[in-house]
Amino acid sequence: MEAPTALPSTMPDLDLDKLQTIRVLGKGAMGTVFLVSDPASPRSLFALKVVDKSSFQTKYEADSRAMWEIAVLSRLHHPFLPTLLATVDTADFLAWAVPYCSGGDLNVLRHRQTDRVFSPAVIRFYAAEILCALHHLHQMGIVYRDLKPENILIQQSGHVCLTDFDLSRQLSRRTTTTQASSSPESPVLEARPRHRRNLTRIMFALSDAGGDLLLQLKKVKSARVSPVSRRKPSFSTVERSNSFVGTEEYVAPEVVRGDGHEFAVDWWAFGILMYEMMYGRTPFRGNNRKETFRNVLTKTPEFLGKRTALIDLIERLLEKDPEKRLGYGVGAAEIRQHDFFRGLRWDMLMEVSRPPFLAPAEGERELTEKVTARGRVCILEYFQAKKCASVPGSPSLSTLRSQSSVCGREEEEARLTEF
Ligand SMILES: Nc1ncnc2c1ncn2[C@@H]1O[C@H](COP(=O)(O)OP(=O)(O)OP(=O)(O)O)[C@@H](O)[C@H]1O
Repeated sequence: MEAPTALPSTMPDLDLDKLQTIRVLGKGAMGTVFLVSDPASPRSLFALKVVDKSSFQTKYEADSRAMWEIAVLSRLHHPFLPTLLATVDTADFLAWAVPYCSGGDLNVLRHRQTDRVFSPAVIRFYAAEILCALHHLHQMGIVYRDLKPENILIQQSGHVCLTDFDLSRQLSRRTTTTQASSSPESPVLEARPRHRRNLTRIMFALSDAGGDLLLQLKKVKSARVSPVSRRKPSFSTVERSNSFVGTEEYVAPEVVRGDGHEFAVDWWAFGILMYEMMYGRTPFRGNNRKETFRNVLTKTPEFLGKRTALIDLIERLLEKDPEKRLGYGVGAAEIRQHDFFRGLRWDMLMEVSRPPFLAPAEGERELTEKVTARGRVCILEYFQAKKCASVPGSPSLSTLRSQSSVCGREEEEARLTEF
């Protein structure tokens, strides 16, 4: 894939100033996602991810990361992956719209279950859909690298939708254990062999490079969602070749070892995800990152209860040697054939009209009426207020409010998240 330098030309433009913001759906390392309605268009409710360019060290950096995600999104055409609806590029912001998933994410859904676990039948349904989505990405040469329940959204229809592609990368060719070369502009993984590092060195490198950045970039809602190296990457060859990518409890052994990032890292994470859905916890979590990584490298996962096809599948996905891991050879096809999925009509997945959980119907009209009654919140004002609140010695919120219509960040957020 070529370096993304411009927005896809066929995408409709949006006017940030005219959109009605209903609430903040989530905040991540890269951007804030709003539920937004566009009074100018008929089917107007959507999720808008907004990247404030000034929150990055350079505008180029913000552009590169956001453009990468937009470029990936613009290529996706699959029922379990998001579709890019529109884009906005201003001097200060880059934003893009995708369909709104009203069912929340798989992490929240699991926490709502008795004992915080899903039944094998429910796991089968979600796992099958996620497998299809990953298969589609891999066929496009894209390794996702950020599979975790928080990134699996539930559509209004109850089907899944993967989100957050900023850690995904294009593999330049089918690689074995090491990675492919990259151009400085495009995040394509490297193929040059790398030295194995011992655990101590890895831990040193991580604590050296990761600490502050992790704190800085931590996701708001979940303590678990601290990406191992979601440093703001410059996409330079050097930086990427040392990067550990993913969320620590989901990171594959070969990534901890510094051996590379093949498609098989997604199959590892897929195994962790199924384990978490089954037991309500991940298998290698330690008291700190160092212990978690040691467990990832050395610990055999524990399986309670009688041996089932589900346990067998998870065990094969959690094979520490990527070349022996299920899915390494032929990809998703190999996983589909596992006993756990026996009898599943893959071609009929989309036709399932009663998925395990359906999101309560949120009427678009009702939502927009509510927001109109409470006064419109402008995205630009939201970010302006956020900036003011973070600058020491900046005018007080009441001064700001009297000078313009900008409100304080807390107040603004409270208004946006109230629904
Ligand atoms: N289409 C959507 N519908 C509903 N909620 C969404 C949608 N897209 C994103 N969100 C919410 O916004 C949150 C942040 O989105 P996303 O993960 O894309 O941002 P990010 O800045 O890339 O985060 P990260 O730190 O994981 O990289 C998600 O976890 C989810 O809760």
